[in-house]
Amino acid sequence: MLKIIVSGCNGHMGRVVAGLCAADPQVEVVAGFDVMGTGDGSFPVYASPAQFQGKADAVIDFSSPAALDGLLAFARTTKTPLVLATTGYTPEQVAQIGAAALEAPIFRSANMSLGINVLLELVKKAASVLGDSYDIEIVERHHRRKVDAPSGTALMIADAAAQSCGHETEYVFERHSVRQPRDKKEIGISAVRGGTIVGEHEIIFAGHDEVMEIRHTALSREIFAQGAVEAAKFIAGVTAPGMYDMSMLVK
Ligand SMILES: NC(=O)c1ccc[n+]([C@@H]2O[C@H](COP(=O)([O-])OP(=O)(O)OC[C@H]3O[C@@H](n4cnc5c(N)ncnc54)[C@H](O)[C@@H]3O)[C@@H](O)[C@H]2O)c1
Ligand SMILES: O=C(O)C1=N[C@H](C(=O)O)CCC1
Repeated sequence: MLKIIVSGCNGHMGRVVAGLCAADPQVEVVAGFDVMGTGDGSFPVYASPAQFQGKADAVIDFSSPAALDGLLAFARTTKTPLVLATTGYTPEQVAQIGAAALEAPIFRSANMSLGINVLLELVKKAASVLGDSYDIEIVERHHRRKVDAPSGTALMIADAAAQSCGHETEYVFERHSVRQPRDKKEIGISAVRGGTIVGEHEIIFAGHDEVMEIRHTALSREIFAQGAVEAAKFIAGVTAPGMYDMSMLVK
């Protein structure tokens, strides 16, 4: 039985992850980390990782960038593998994650769904063929509670397009203050927030007299939670420190 800690256990994603684990005979949630609330009593909840004295095979984190320091310290001292699904990290935090991965296994993805990780490969292919003459724009839509913008997934998609389009790129997040035609090197990224939208990502390749779109729609949070549990099963079996991601699970 795999012993899992759910970080952000009282949030929207944390509760879905805990529910999936409860229904999975291979997995047991031994603790939760959360700064708010105590949970439903099915496992103990700690306000910070430093308070947890037990052992676990992996931590699944859907919380906030504010939780990162405590999680990285926990991974470094206990060598417990982390699955980081939280988005909105600063570039400095991303560097800290890389440094911690020299001492413990860390799995990180801004989107744990199977579909988005297949979509990334489609975007790379499309950008390599069309990227020279077609304009690339990304539109993402999420629920009104989401605090980071653009989504981590939109940035991941932009990175995939940038690495494959064969020319220098510049990400453009707003056009309001710009009064000039679009430059070839731009990748536009637009964020929409409203209601209870779970998550939508649309990549537009706009060329002369032709538009191609690739779209992914998340219809529930279970697709992310399921991917995170699969990632935890994978990383729990890894002893070597390093960075791991969904490309290792999507073959
Ligand atoms: N990678 C993916 O596939 C994926 C999918 C969905 C959401 N997310 C990301 O997961 C994160 C959480 O999303 P959500 O919708 O569940 O948010 P949420 O606000 O519903 O839940 C976050 C939880 O984390 C807790 N928390 C906040 N700061 C904390 C800290 N310092 N230490 C411990 N717990 C803390 C909150 O109390 C809350 O219970 C966001 O960054 C979101 O973008 C990633
Ligand atoms: O609900 C969220 O918040 C989501 N965040 C991730 C992101 O920022 O890309 C993945 C989709 C859902």
